[in-house]
Parts: sequence; structure tokens; C-alpha cells
Amino acid sequence: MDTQTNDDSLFLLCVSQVMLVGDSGVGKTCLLVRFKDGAFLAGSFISTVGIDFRNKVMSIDAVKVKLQIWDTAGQERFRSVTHAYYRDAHALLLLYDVTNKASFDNIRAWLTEIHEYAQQDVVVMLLGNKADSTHNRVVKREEGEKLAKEFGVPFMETSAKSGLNVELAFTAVAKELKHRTMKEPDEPKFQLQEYVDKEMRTVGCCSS
Ligand SMILES: Nc1nc2c(ncn2[C@@H]2O[C@H](COP(=O)(O)OP(=O)(O)OP(=O)(O)O)[C@@H](O)[C@H]2O)c(=O)[nH]1
Repeated sequence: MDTQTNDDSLFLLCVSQVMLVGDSGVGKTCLLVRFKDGAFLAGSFISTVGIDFRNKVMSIDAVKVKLQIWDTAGQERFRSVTHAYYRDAHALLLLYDVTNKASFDNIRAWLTEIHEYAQQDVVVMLLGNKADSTHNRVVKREEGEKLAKEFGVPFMETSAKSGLNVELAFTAVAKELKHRTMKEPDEPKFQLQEYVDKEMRTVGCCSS
């Protein structure tokens, strides 16, 4: 999947805001660092304070899409900061940690909050992160799929550590946002979950 570019000849289509949300420690910062720098932040866990952001330009179907990615703090005490950013977000990547049941149980509360503060047509994708941690896993993939179906949002498991599906998650969101901006009147709607499922089948579900 060739989605990164430094090619200035491509037309810069749009700047889209993508927000990473979910409980503290689910791996939001690590997912962003993996996507942006291709590295994993091993070692001690430094909680995000307030909000941080990084930009990445992707080439989507020969068009440049600039993602401005906001990494929010999962800690409760920063929740009012996060609320202030929801309404400007075009897409939300909502993470839980497959080794932490509470972070999965809290997804319903996160979705309620998203419903309350974000734009009605915001793109939401549910991500079960730390899928590399097979021994410590307490949330099955099927449980994530079921919850996502219940709320009508696309879903996949990721690993910031191994790189599993990280590029795919951001690419899928960028494609959806590009499609919304550039869609021809008679062009069919971009089917995000179908795209994700097809890509996972093509690359054997586990590419970095
Ligand atoms: N095994 C494994 N560990 C991970 C993964 N992603 C993150 N971690 C670890 O989980 C811990 C928390 O990661 P962060 O990315 O800082 O979590 P966060 O969601 O940004 O946390 P807040 O900033 O407090 O909201 C760190 O110790 C990471 O090394 C992953 O995919 N696999």
C-alpha cells in the first residue's frame, strides 16, 4: 500500500482533522508515532497532557490528503480539553486495549460523548489496539466486531508495537474523507468497512 508521498506535483486536496480518543494507556500516542515515524515507543509510559498534534500528507488515489492528527489525553482530568476539539474533527479513531477490559467497557461511554460533542457526520472507526499481546488478551476480536456492528462503525484490530493495520486504519479514514470531498454525483458511496475487509484479505490481515 503506497500512501505516503513527498511528491509536490500532486494537488493538495484538503486538510482533514483526525482525532485519537480512548482511555488512558490504550496506545493512542504509540499508534500515532508508529504511523508518522514507523517506530514503536517502548519502555516507560508517558501520559499525554491535554492534546498534541502531528501532520501527515498521504497520497490517496493520486490526490494529496493532509491529515492533521490530534492525539488527546485519555485521562479524565483532561476531558474538557478533548470536548473542545470534537466539533472540528472530521474523523475519530476510537481505541480500546485488547488487554484491558475496562477500556473496552468504556467504549459505550466514549460513543455517547462523541454523539454529544462531535459533528453528526463525523467518521468514527473503532480500533482494538495491542493485538500483538496474545498472552494478555482479555477482549476477543469477535467482541470488538459485535460492539462495532451494534453502533454501525467500522472496526479492526491494530498493534502500534508490530505495526499491524496501523497504515490501513489511517488510509481507510483518509480515503473516506477524500471521497466525501471529491465524490461525483453518481459515484457510489465509499464503503469503509468493505475496503478494510478487502485490504485485510489481500495482505493477509497483518501487514504493517
Ligand atoms: N504491547 C503493546 N503495547 C503498546 C501498544 N501500544 C501502546 N503500548 C504501550 O501502552 C502504553 C501506553 O501507550 P500510550 O500510547 O502512551 O497510551 P495513550 O493512549 O496515548 O495514553 P494517554 O496519553 O494517557 O491517553 C505504553 O507503555 C506503550 O508502550 C501496542 O500496540 N502493543
